[in-house]
Amino acid sequence: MDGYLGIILIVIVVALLAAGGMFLLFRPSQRHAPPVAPPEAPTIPEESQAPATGVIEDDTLTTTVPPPAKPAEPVAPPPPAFEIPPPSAGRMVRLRARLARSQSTLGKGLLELLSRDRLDDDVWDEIEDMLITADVGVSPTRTMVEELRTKVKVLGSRSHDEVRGLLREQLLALIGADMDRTLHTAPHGERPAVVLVVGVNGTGKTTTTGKLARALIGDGRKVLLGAADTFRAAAADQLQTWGERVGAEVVRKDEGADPASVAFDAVSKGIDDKVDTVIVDTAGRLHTKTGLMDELGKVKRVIEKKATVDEVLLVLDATTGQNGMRQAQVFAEAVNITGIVLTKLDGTAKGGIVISVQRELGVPVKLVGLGEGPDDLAPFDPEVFTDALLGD
Ligand SMILES: Nc1nc2c(ncn2[C@@H]2O[C@H](COP(=O)(O)OP(=O)(O)OP(=O)(O)O)[C@@H](O)[C@H]2O)c(=O)[nH]1
Repeated sequence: MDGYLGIILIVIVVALLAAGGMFLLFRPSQRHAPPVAPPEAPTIPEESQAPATGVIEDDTLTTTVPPPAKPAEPVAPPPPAFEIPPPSAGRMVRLRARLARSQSTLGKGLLELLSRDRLDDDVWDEIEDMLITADVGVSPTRTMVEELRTKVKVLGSRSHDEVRGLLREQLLALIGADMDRTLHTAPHGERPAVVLVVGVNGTGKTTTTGKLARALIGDGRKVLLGAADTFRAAAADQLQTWGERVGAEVVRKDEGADPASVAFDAVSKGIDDKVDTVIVDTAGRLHTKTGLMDELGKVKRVIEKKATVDEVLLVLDATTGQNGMRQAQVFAEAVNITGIVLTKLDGTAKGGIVISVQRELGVPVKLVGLGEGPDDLAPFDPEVFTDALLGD
């Protein structure tokens, strides 16, 4: 037994001595290692030298701050939740070039004819034809030609500026420079303003509802949209997309639901959510006049249980000419229209429709559509319109 213990002890001692020798032989030499320069502190731009967690900012300390493993990647600011549309003021001035492109043929043609040395009956007939072709309408055209004939006689000489001034004055009188074109969209105390958008499908009704919501939000309003065009599910989808882009909530129901119930729910929610303006997009099926009257009448009556309908905007496609005018009349008989939105003025030279539609319906053009872009809807400005017609 003692012999075994002795052997074990000897083995342990030998093992310890061997391990110690190995350590002395192979330990890393400290003395001869080249000096390691302390890592340079990274240069931090002054404005970003704010104390950060784990960094000691004290001149008296010589603590070496280890360099950051990797310079922080600049973090892009998160994208805004919604688009911020520009305000509606001055839009028509911004869109003037587009208006001039589509409309100035009429103005230039009239200026050329009126500047001729001899103004005989043939020239006056040409002027009349030109105005009728531009959809000014027969009766307004006659009035204008009569006025021009009288004024030209009084003028005697006809310089370019004089003729232009005369034409501008006549056009402005027909367009109605002093008509009230205010768009009533401001809330009444606790209750939102309600705008009903009506018109035949395809005229740009849903697009106009979306563009108007954008413009109002750009002006600082809180807007809610009612997708009462339940005839076509795509119309509600289209409206929802507009709403999502600018942060306007959309009240909608399944395809085929009662438009009046959508309008009612939209206005109720508008009141609960304290929005400023509720815009209701309606279906514009021209089935029968009585059918249309019943549908729009019901939508309006139901809204009026909760709020006042401030505007009934009729959307009219400027490219449809006399056909569009007939449709407009059917709508005017079905519901009390307070303003006209003339869309697609960028796609026709027949801007004279502004004059004829106002005459026929006795309602002012309040907004014009000048393109498919989201901000291509502008409050109608008679002076800008006339100047675009006449060119510079
Ligand atoms: N060039 C031009 N296109 C326009 C204008 N306004 C609307 N549009 C286009 O006209 C087409 C019809 O517009 P919508 O808003 O879908 O017409 P709608 O009357 O609501 O018709 P439904 O959706 O069928 O109810 C779309 O392609 C629009 O982009 C405009 O001012 N200028």
